[in-house]
Amino acid sequence: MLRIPEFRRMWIQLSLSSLGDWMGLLATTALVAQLQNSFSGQAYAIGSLLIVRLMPALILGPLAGALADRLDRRMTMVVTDVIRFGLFVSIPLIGTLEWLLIASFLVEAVTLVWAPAKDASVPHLVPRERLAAANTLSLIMTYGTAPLAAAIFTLLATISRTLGSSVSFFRDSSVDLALYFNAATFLGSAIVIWGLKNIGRAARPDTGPEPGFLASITEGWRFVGQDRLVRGLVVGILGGFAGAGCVIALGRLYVGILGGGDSAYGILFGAVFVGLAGGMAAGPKLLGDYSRTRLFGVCVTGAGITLVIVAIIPNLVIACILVVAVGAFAGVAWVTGYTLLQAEVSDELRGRTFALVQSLVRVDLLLVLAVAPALVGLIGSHGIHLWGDITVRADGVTVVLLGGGLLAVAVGLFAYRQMDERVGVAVWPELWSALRGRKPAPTRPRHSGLFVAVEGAEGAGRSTQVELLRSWLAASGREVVVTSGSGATATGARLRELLFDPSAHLHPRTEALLAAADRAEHVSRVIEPALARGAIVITDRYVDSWVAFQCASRSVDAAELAVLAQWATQALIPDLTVLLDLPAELALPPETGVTPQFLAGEHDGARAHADADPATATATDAAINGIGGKPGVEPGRGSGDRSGEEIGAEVLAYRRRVRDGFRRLAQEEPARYLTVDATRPRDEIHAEVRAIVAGRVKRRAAPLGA
Ligand SMILES: Nc1ncnc2c1ncn2[C@@H]1O[C@H](COP(=O)(O)OP(=O)(O)O)[C@@H](O)[C@H]1O
Ligand SMILES: Cc1cn([C@H]2C[C@H](O)[C@@H](COP(=O)(O)OP(=O)(O)O)O2)c(=O)[nH]c1=O
Repeated sequence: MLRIPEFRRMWIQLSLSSLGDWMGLLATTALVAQLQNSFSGQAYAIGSLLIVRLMPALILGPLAGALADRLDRRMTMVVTDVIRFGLFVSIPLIGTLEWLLIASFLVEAVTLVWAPAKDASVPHLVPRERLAAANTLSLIMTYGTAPLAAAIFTLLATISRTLGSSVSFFRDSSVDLALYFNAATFLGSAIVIWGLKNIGRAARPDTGPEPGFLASITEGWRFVGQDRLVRGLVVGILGGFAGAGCVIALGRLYVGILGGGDSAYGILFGAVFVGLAGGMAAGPKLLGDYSRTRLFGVCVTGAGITLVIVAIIPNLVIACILVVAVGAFAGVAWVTGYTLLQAEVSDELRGRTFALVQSLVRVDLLLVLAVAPALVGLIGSHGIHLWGDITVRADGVTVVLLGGGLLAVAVGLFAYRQMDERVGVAVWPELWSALRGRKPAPTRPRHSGLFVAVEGAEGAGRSTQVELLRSWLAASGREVVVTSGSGATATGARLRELLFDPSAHLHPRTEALLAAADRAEHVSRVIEPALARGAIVITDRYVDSWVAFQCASRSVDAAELAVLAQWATQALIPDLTVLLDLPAELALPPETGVTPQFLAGEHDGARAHADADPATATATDAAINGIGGKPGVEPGRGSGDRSGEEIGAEVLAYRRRVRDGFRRLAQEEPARYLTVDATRPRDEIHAEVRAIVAGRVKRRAAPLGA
């Protein structure tokens, strides 16, 4: 990561700035205390300092983001760094409490403009797929420099105390030295950023004149409100911070209830940070390429669940262990969320989005820090007697922690649902295989189209339903693309010819690869471009048919085929798959229009469209041979002098396997499938399909600006 020179420079600069920031925080706090004599005066002044530092975010946050999106980012960072340098130098020079507060306010306000400019520029310096690693490094340096700053500050204090008695310059100057050091880091930062020529102004697409300043702020807000992914992220981040805020606000009280003292509190806090750092550093690596959008929701939920357990279990040791997990979940969620925001928010909106998130986070934290202890006080401490000696703790701390945990769970689930782009891919198996180092399916770019597949046996009524659905959707004015799961492209058609050529005697693996090639063409040339345009794509058969048919006839492993299919289609999964489920006895090759004789009488008229001539054994044979050229249909081929009945039985068994194959696929992902009884009247089936498709069309957020 650090081999990218531009990023390395930025990273060094960020580390220095963080170090400076922490020292500045320590120094200003110490200075405030020095400037006041009475204890309550000190407490009051420190309180004012914190408020002063939080205020700009509340008032100026959105403004700052819009500003950062309009100005040249490099110049913004350079100028704000120089201003902060000046402000920090002025604090010890002027040396009054009033100026300290004013300067702190100004520093914070300037930082507000600087931070979104910085966050928005990182994606310019680092390739997209390495953003997560970049963020992990940055965040580790941001928080990892805190103990270093504390150590340096202590060292400075010691030096000035020992030297202060002899050399007057050093008297009372640990704070000043820290402030000068801080000022110097900003100057250094300005110089480093000056050298980063690659980051410029936010890219704005050529869509006429720029909106006014206010309009650009509302544009940012609207974006966060409308975009499913960003909305999920923001809600998740706020929930996560609310949970963390609960822990910070109540940690000491919680430890007290469990009979621990200050050192236990220290350990508890340390545990959170160990988890946090571990999660940030190891989480993204450990989970390889697991879907980031999912990871975020899963981790916020996980943190919530663990927090709930911490609230309920009255044991300090277990709590300390669990709190490591809370921290780790939070750490992974934080890196992931941050990276997603950088990667998924378009360049022109990024500054505003980050600024908005930062302001919201601060408001959120402030509220929680104020409300949580108050709530605890209100609730007080009770024990609820259940029966006998069993008492349940119902003190304020437990209740509020429990509430915080539950909130995080709810918010995590919400975020997960909002952001999930992999509807239909089961959560746990994917997570599990990611943990074992398997490469998961790639996350696909988002599109505003809708992808519907219709599957089912021969003659199940797929074409009929596809056509009904097409004409209904077309009436709504949306672009509808109807396509077919095999042989839909020029190359695909040639492949299909080969696949359906009985004289080719394809090996099952060859067959699978040719089928995969056909699907790859289909997805990349037909389906993907249509979805990218926002069209509704309906395909008559998709991967399921391939898997169901090939697995029914040859000894290919369904799981292996699924991996191949996922690779070939780049994991493009339909938003909805309609499975027209027809009993094997009724599945017919419509082109031959044959009712196999051995079935006659058994299923008479259960389905009206068995409109064929009364069949004979030879016709059955012909029918089978009709499909015999199709991939996978072994039974009947080369059957020599076997009787029609034998062949029929084989065909039936084969079709049962096909049907079972379809049904198994549907059972694995019930959320994505609509399985309908294909013997029902076609209009009834259509109505059911239509209702679901209508819901999906509505749920899919309209593209921004549409
Ligand atoms: N729900 C239904 N009930 C009875 N007959 C149907 C139904 N749906 C379609 N059919 C008829 O069954 C035959 C095969 O339907 P088709 O849509 O071509 O199937 P597929 O595309 O699955 O091969 C056609 O003659 C069609 O009119
Ligand atoms: C798509 C596909 C079809 N088939 C079989 C299923 C059908 O019996 C036959 C023809 O399928 P298809 O051409 O899709 O049309 P229909 O079901 O409308 O006749 O080929 C396979 O064996 N493997 C496949 O991958």
